Amino acid sequence: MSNTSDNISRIFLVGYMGCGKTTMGKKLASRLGYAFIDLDHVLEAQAGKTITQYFADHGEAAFRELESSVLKDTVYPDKAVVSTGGGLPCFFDNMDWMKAHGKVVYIKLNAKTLAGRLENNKDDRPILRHKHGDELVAFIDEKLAEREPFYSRANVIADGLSLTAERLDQLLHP
Ligand SMILES: Nc1ncnc2c1ncn2[C@@H]1O[C@H](COP(=O)(O)OP(=O)(O)O)[C@@H](O)[C@H]1O
Ligand SMILES: O=C(O)C1=C[C@@H](OP(=O)(O)O)[C@@H](O)[C@H](O)C1
Ligand SMILES: [Mg+2]
Repeated sequence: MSNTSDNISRIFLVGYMGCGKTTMGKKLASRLGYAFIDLDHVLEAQAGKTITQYFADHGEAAFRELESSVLKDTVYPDKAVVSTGGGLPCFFDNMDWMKAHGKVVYIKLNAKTLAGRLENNKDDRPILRHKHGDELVAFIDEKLAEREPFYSRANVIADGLSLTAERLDQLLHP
């Protein structure tokens, strides 16, 4: 597999939980006629258990090791949209690896909007499991600040509010 991002149409979507990586990834892949890969789903299939169960059985450190292996060991079609887990860019050399193997798009949203989407949508998001209301907003706000230095290294930064596959396509192919 070539290791330059110039001649490979491989798009990695990054951003905090709830920003729309999985949802928008499917729509963008359909619009572009690309394959769609969700690395969380690949990880769960490989582990034979949900992310929540994996956290409970092995802890977050082991999850991050497996997450990085899944990123680097997955065989990607040249034309693929890849949705990542929200923490993936923030560990090891994962962001460098993605930028060397494709284009990275950061779907950016504020904590309040993310919390609104996640309040009743915490399956497979064990990190958020016991957070609700204002506490959830505050937690996301704090984590976003920690992760912003990683996310903002993306090749493209997309405003996640009213984002469409068409807009993403325009940003990727100006
Ligand atoms: N553009 C959007 N507008 C409103 N809700 C959205 C949008 N994109 C995703 N969602 C909702 O937000 C939640 C998280 O979306 P998801 O694609 O799983 O995000 P991620 O993979 O980034 O965690 C889902 O309930 C989804 O339906
Ligand atoms: O932000 C994170 O640390 C995580 C995000 C999740 O993926 P989504 O961003 O698709 O929810 C999943 O990888 C895991 O629960 C950890
Ligand atoms: Mg997802």
